[in-house]
Amino acid sequence: MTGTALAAAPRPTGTAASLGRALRTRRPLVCGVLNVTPDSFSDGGRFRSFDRALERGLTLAAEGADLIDVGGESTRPGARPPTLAEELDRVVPVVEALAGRVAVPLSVDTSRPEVMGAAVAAGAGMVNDVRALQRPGALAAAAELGVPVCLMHMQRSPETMQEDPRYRDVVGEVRAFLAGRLRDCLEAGIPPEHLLVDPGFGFGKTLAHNLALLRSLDALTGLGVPVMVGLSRKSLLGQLTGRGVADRLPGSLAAAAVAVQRGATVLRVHDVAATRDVLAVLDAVGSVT
Ligand SMILES: Nc1nc2ncc(COP(=O)(O)OP(=O)(O)O)nc2c(=O)[nH]1
Repeated sequence: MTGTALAAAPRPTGTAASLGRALRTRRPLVCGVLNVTPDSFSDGGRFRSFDRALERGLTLAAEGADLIDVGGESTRPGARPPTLAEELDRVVPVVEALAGRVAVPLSVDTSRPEVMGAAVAAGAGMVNDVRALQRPGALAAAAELGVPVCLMHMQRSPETMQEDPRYRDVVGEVRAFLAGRLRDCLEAGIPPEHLLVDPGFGFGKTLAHNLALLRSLDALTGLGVPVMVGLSRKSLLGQLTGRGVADRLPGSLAAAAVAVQRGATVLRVHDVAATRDVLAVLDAVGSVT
């Protein structure tokens, strides 16, 4: 896609329909991470307060995020899940405040149907579920809400997923799981243009599993829906570089470039401006799918 085409590609506005269309422009989209949590692996606690979270959301929008993913549950290995009340209290006020302040669509990173409903009512235009709508009521809620949904693969749960994860064929098994969830969503009435998948880097995977999935991302793009990837500052980059979370920006940008060149459509990142710079270079060279 040329620079002008990139510039002409619709930037998502705050509605689900426009986000659905933007997801199909094939221009890679940058999704900014906004963790309103006390314990996220990458920025735990920095944006826990309403004021700091709102400020962070405005910054992500100003840096050029196409989407902002607001989450109230840390899913790092061993994290304590928040209560429903805690998750609602963290997410809804921030979504409501941001929805009135930024033109960028908001996504809610949750597995709870109650949080999905409250966040969409407050202005979220997408659901991002690391448990792929497997919680009771989640699939029905997502179908009812009529917004785009990202289905992510996770083996087991955040509490146990990194305890010796094993696969016979990680790419084939992740693909089969996501294909099955896509079928379930279509049967529940969610239109195909509202569906995305995500291999879930770091969610019940060893370094070898993560690298196999990144190398074979085309196995997921073959499912016919946009692929979101969350590689930003994750521990696999620490394993490869020896860097701590604060020093993983170079590795995150390299991983983002590889993911886009292998077909990823949405990059879920902590560093929006830097990631957009990478995409600008890839687009100018013409190597963005
Ligand atoms: N679709 C999708 N959603 C995700 N949500 C959370 C995290 C974990 O990263 P982060 O939110 O930065 O950390 P924490 O879960 O500790 O808040 N990763 C993904 C991901 O890879 N894909």
